[in-house]
Amino acid sequence: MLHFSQFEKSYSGHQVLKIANIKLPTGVFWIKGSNGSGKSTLLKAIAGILSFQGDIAIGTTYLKNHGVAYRKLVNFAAAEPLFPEFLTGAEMIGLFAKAKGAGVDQSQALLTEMGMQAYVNNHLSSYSSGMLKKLSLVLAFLGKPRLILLDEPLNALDADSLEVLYRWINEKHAQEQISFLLSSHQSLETIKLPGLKQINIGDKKLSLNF
Ligand SMILES: Nc1ncnc2c1ncn2[C@@H]1O[C@H](COP(=O)(O)OP(=O)(O)OP(=O)(O)O)[C@@H](O)[C@H]1O
Repeated sequence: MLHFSQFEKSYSGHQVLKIANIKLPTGVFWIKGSNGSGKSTLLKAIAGILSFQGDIAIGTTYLKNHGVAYRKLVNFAAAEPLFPEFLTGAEMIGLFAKAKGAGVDQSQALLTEMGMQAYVNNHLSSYSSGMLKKLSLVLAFLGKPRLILLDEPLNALDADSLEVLYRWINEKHAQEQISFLLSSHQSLETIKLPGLKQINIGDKKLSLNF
């Protein structure tokens, strides 16, 4: 599903990650690693929002050669999402839905299930960190991606929203074979994510524990 080919990422000449050649199968993966090990860097590179050396492919679609097609296959939710404060939640969802080819029905279902109806038309300047997190998760599920990247998805989420998130991941994976990479410091509830596979980041490398 995801292929790293001679992948290397450095900041100002300081190498953070080096992945020579790894192919990940379809699945739900938990990326574990200590602070500063490179989890966010890895997810941002896969999302196509960070430069790097080498290449990454989803299936046979390579990021460097087919950037537009590749980015349609991958959705990303940042650990601490930042959005333009003058827009409303509904406007953000509308923008992303258009870019990702999502219908009104899908947008409406996602924001309803995430319990955002009461404030979706308010400006983002008024959103709490949990409300912003919920919006970022709704955006990450829009369209028909093959891969969804969620950086610290549990941060700031209340218990009810967490249940919704676990259900969405399980349903999307089972029904549409969408793969997930989740980075989390907190323990993911493996009982609620059956089949969760672990990937460790350390020493600039990935080790697959499955
Ligand atoms: N923009 C940047 N400029 C320079 N160095 C950076 C930058 N972003 C990250 N780094 C460095 O890259 C390394 C990996 O950082 P990254 O944020 O990917 O780690 P992380 O595993 O997500 O950390 P955490 O668990 O603390 O969120 C760290 O050493 C960090 O200092």
